[in-house]
Amino acid sequence: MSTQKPFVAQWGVLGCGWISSEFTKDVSRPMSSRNVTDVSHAIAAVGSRTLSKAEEFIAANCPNGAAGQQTGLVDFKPKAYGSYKEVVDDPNVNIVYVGTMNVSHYEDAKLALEGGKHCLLEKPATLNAAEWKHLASIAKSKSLFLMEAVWTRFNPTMLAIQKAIHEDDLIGEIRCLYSDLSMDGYKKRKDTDRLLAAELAGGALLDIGPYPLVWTMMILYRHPKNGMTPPEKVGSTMLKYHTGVDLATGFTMTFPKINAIAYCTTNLLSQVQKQQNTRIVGSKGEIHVHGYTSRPTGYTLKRLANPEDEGGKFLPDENVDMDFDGFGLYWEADQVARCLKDGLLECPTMTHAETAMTMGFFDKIRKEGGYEYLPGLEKVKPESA
Ligand SMILES: NC(=O)C1=CN([C@@H]2O[C@H](COP(=O)(O)OP(=O)(O)OC[C@H]3O[C@@H](n4cnc5c(N)ncnc54)[C@H](OP(=O)(O)O)[C@@H]3O)[C@@H](O)[C@H]2O)C=CC1
Ligand SMILES: O=C1OC[C@@H](O)[C@H](O)[C@H]1O
Repeated sequence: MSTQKPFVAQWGVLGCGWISSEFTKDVSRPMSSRNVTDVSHAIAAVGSRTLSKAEEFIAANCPNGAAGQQTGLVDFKPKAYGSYKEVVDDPNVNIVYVGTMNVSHYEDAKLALEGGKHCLLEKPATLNAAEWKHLASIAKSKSLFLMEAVWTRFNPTMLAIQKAIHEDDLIGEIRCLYSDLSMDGYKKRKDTDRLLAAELAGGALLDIGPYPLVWTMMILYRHPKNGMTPPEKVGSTMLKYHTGVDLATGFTMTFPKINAIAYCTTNLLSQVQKQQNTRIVGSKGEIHVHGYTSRPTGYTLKRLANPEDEGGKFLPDENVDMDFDGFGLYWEADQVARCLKDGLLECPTMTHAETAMTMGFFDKIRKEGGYEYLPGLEKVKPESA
């Protein structure tokens, strides 16, 4: 066992909403809960537009700091601020977590980078590909780390399924991927809610569309035989809400190099479906993912008895349970800490180029569906404008 002290990521959190609280609670869990010894975490500062909200956030989510503070790896306590700028300026902060609304991701990440801090930016990274590319260029010019927080990429079930398909060939040649993440905002939330409001760049595509897309990217785009060749065709259909955002969007992506297709769906019209929203079909069988598409907790492997038969029968199901405690953002946070420890400016499995590509898909899908942002929301003009 290594006797080297773990590297500590010293986080500054921007925005005291729901996901920031899950992130903070997750990095406050003991590192031993997931057998991690090389890195740890500290919450150095928390910022809200209201100071009392930041103080309450710390009291509720990290009164004793995160894992690295609880074990004495660093000796500062989390500090509350009534502005985001003060978080960025705090000398104990070396990386900023942006957990604010879609519409302010670009500006908040820019604030962090221009203040000389590394940055982990919640999904959807930005409103368009051009905004993202600008952030990436700032990060590059200042030798700072920047990553879009698509946490599902780092989930162990995702990685186990990727290995089962890409390395162990458990379902043979990949054929199709069906992936849905939907929820029930419609008629349950007000039009001013962040999911439905045009002013906040709401809608299913930007909010939960990144999850069907991440399965497509991880399983098809990153399939070794596809060799990271972008999808040849991206097609879509969108149902708009009266506020101007999308209530439902379906998109498909073709990968001719491996003769595979992804069918992705997302909407705000469904009751949340907890089971088997993602299904991957191969020539020798299928994998059905357990849990939310965003938060997979295991899978069922269904092998075909005789893959040569048309309409063949499946052998008995093989279930793999990988359920876990907490929300599950800690694997992503650990990976980011490792990147910082190793001096990397991009995460090899969540690169700037891949975020630029996926933001570009969303630009195209919004254009096809007629989802236009309200004037002034986009801080960098879209490339097609
Ligand atoms: N990775 C994941 O699983 C998840 C990611 N997300 C992403 O995180 C982001 C935030 O979502 P969520 O935490 O659910 O949202 P919340 O509404 O709970 O929190 C968002 C925070 O953004 C800040 N904020 C900044 N500007 C505004 C503004 N103009 N209006 C309202 N709030 C503002 C507020 O912080 P303050 O008042 O403290 O300044 C607010 O608390 C979204 O971009 C979403 O896509 C969301 C949920 C899950
Ligand atoms: O990223 C997310 O995942 C969970 C959803 O409830 C939330 O709206 C979304 O932002």
